[in-house]
Amino acid sequence: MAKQPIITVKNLVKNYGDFAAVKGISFEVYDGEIFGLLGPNGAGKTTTLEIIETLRNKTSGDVIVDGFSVDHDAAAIKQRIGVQLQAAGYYPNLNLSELIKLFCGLYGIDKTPTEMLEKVALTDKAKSKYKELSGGQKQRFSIATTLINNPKIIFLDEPTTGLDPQARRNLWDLIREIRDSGTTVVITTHYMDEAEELCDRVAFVDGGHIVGIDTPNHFIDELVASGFERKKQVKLANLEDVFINLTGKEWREG
Ligand SMILES: Nc1ncnc2c1ncn2[C@@H]1O[C@H](COP(=O)(O)OP(=O)(O)OP(=O)(O)O)[C@@H](O)[C@H]1O
Repeated sequence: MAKQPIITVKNLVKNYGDFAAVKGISFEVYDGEIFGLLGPNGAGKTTTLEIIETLRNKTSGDVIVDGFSVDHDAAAIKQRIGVQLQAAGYYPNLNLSELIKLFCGLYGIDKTPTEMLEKVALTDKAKSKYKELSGGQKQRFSIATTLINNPKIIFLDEPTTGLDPQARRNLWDLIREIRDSGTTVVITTHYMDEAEELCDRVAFVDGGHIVGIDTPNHFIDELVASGFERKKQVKLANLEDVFINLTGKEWREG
């Protein structure tokens, strides 16, 4: 079956004064995939995401999200997407349950905190404040908040930065479950193992340009077919495998 684009970006340009941060990029994100935007610091990933999310104005180009243009239909796009907030977005005196109720009220959506916290294995933390959570729990909570309005697409900007290996792998499982339940996921990450494991397709952004877009497997196969070889024999396990083997795979609550 042909892949249906849910996001189409054409010739997108973003200048900050004299500085060109995004230099005419074009790509599509398909409905139901996990799509990764990869690239070095300052490549233009966050700028691109924020334009798609209607949080930032573009200089030129076209961006269509689920059939709606960022130029004319920003409100319709906002209703259809979920964006992960950074910590500063959460009122410090409210507990998780109260925060979810607040978000439901803002969206005008009738959901229970338990229903949302269950999705991210945080029901036992319903009465805790956000600042009392571990790093992995914070990320899971912020992902739960992106799902409140039943979005067709969620955007996760470096969701696993700073997490331990268990928390990172558990978050990958959660992100896959979200994809499998029909939500398209757009993610940025600096971890190439994460992109390889998690993303259905990735785009490499460098200096405001897209320099490659494909499935991780196809990228790797092409590189190998071109004659590339790693210098050292790859070991059958790595230190992360040792870490997981010694400390287990379960959610950590510490
Ligand atoms: N508000 C702004 N005003 C001026 N320049 C900006 C602004 N926001 C971003 N930039 C510049 O635009 C370029 C792209 O930034 P952007 O945050 O999109 O990169 P990124 O790929 O997300 O990087 P990172 O991986 O570090 O998050 C950078 O050189 C940055 O300094």
